[in-house]
Amino acid sequence: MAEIVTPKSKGKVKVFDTEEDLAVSLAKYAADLSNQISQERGSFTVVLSGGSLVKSLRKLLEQPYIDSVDWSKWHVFWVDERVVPKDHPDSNYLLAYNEFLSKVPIPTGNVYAINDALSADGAADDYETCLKHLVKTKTIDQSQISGFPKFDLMLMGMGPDGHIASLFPGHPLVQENKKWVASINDSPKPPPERISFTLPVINSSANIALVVAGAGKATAVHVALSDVSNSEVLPVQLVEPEGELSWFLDKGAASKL
Ligand SMILES: O=C1O[C@H](COP(=O)(O)O)[C@@H](O)[C@H](O)[C@H]1O
Repeated sequence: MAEIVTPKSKGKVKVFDTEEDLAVSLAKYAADLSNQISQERGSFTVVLSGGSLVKSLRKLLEQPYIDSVDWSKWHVFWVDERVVPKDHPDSNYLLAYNEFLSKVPIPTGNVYAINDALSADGAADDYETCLKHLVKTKTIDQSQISGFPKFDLMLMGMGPDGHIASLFPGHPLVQENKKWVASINDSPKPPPERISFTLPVINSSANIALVVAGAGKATAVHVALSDVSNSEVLPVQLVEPEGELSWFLDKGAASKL
């Protein structure tokens, strides 16, 4: 593993020889935060993306973590979700359930999937209402700086175009700065109807891990982590959390650094 030195705002960058090594380190990182924060706060709020990130969590399902992590403290959310039924192959919930959630003893009441009976607008409003309730009851922390919810850990992937969550390059949703959760009906990546946490919510996080593997994402990684000026700012370049940003890259993703 190599660490790349970047300006502080760009976060800590770890580069692994293989995605397997990346997954091992990611599990330790998440388990350490879980132990520390669960003890401090009595709960641990974790936000997942969809896509390739979910597979990279597989080492948490093995020893020592499967037994050492206090899964009862986990509260799980989605940084974005496709507006499809929960049993649809495009559902980020279904992916996480099949690959991860069905294999760990997180109480079902602590898993906050979107209401799949609603339209995209309705589902975004409903999810935001749910978050507001959980901030009120102090399950989710609140940023003293921004007033937005402050999640303990966001585990996020990035698309080859530099999108994060369902915030796509050049899309007006990237500019949304009032809503906590917003809908999108014209996602350039299918399916078109989705909901997404907004950038201020993402950036209020205590910890963000950006998990990126594969040479197909090397250009966006290069743009995000170097000082090249590009005409269009990629959503991933706007990730600057209140807390810590950590990049987990494999060699392919880091090949243009
Ligand atoms: O559509 C989405 O894509 C991104 C990136 O996915 P990946 O498979 O290229 O890692 C994902 O982070 C997001 O949650 C998802 O809805």
